[in-house]
Amino acid sequence: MIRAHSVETVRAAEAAAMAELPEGELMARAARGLADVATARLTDSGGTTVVGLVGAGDNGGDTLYAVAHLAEAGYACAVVLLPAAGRDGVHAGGLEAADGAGVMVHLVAEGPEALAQVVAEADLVLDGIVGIGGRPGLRPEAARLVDAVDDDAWVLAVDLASGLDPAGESGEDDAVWADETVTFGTPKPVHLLPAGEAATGRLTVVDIGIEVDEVPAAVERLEWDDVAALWPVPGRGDDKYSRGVLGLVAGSEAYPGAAVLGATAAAEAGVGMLRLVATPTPVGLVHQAVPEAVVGDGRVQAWAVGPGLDTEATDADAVAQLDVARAALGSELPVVVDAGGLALVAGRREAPTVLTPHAGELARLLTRLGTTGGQRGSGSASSSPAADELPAGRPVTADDVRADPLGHARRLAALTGATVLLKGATTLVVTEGHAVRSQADAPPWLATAGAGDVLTGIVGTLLASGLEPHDAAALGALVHGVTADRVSNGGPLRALAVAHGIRPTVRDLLARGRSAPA
Ligand SMILES: NC(=O)C1=CN([C@@H]2O[C@H](COP(=O)(O)OP(=O)(O)OC[C@H]3O[C@@H](n4cnc5c(N)ncnc54)[C@H](O)[C@@H]3O)[C@@H](O)[C@H]2O)[C@@H](O)CC1
Ligand SMILES: [K+]
Repeated sequence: MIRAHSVETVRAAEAAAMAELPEGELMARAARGLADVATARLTDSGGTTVVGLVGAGDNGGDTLYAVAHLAEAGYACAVVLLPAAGRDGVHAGGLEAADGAGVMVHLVAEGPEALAQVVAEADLVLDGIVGIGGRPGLRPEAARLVDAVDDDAWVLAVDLASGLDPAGESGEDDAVWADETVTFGTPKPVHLLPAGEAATGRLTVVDIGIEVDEVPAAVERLEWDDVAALWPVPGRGDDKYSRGVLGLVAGSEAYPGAAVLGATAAAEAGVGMLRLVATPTPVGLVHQAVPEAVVGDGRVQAWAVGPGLDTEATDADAVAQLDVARAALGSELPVVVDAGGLALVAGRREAPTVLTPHAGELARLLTRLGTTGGQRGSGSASSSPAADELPAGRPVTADDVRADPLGHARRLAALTGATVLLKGATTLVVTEGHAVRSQADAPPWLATAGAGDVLTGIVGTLLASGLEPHDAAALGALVHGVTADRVSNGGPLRALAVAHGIRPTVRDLLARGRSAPA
């Protein structure tokens, strides 16, 4: 599992380590690690020139020392000191090291055009403008330099891409877009959350000897090697009932195919037994596609409610199906609720619950449950309201959610007591009292009709086997994403193919776990 720690945790761990170490040792380790990564990238690309963008804080200090190492190794190195105070405005020891190594030192006073030329010549740019002490956004002089970076240069962010919110809570348009981020000791939330992940690029963690293993993480991400420990594997004493019976309330005359996708996914994920509650057309289709499924209400260990459910339908079959859906939501059994089922969510449920909205569904649900949006922003991510600013009495929009996905997911989790799995390029799993889980396993090709029905089948299977909602949601998102990646193999995919890919994916992930060292 990848674990990211809050800025406060990192600062405390750094302070504890510093108390035991000679002065400057942590920064020396950070700079050495940074220079090693930079050297490896320059070796790969054949690059020879390095420019460091240096801000006022210790992030700039790391950068100055690292550039000094690179100059000593023979690379042509320059730094641009961004503070208005020039040489007096940056880390003194770092500047001394850079001077001693023969690094060219430029000041903002030289003017934007001359500096843009310096930056444009770099094969590798070290972004040391701000780190965990930074406020979101870039100042104009920094933004101009960042714009001047050559498209082919490798942009290496020091600790985090400058301009991002270190906590990853608020999105920011004006930030460095890094090819790679070298962070120290432990990842920070911004590296794993939607607000910062894209601008972070590849994430490399350098060990500087700070201890955070015992401290709760702020954000977690399940990795392939975590699957074996979590996935329900039957034992010799198990039967189909003890492994978990899933009740799937899905499909309608309007959307019959969703039931096939959900049922196929559950069968492929290895559900002990599947009961389908649907109207005649989806029942007929599921009989063909998933002969293992049993039709009709009955005893189950968990429910999956909603794929292709038509809550507007009024014929007798649909009304009977909706009655079962409502009874499932009113029961004390675990439920995963998706798509049409979300319209039936009335508020808090005490039993284990996973809600799986996308941005639009989350917005509608929050609006219906009484949450309102803030002032409409000007359209840019950074000007949209945060989830806890709720004055204006207008509906929450999908754009509000996209501007602050974590805040809105947290709000729904607080209102319902449920685990909220918010779908997106990065899927968030939010449960009160737990570290946020963030999964980014899927290729963009998975943004296709029916993909959500497949996810519901997987998560339902995991709930029926007894997994906690937080684990079921994150593990389901991981397996869904990894399966999609394999099925896509760089090209288009269809949801049914993803459903059919679950079995070999789970088998291979379990085999990985068996061969991984304990
Ligand atoms: N504390 C430690 O033990 C270690 C810290 N390290 C480095 O130190 C960094 C944190 O250093 P600092 O606390 O000095 O903070 P930063 O270097 O992140 O930045 C703070 C400085 O930048 C200014 N600033 C804030 N937002 C700005 C913005 N948007 N535009 C321009 N200037 C802005 C502030 O006024 C302040 O002077 C880490 O990210 C890491 O790179 C490493 O050396 C490892 C050890
Ligand atoms: K930085």
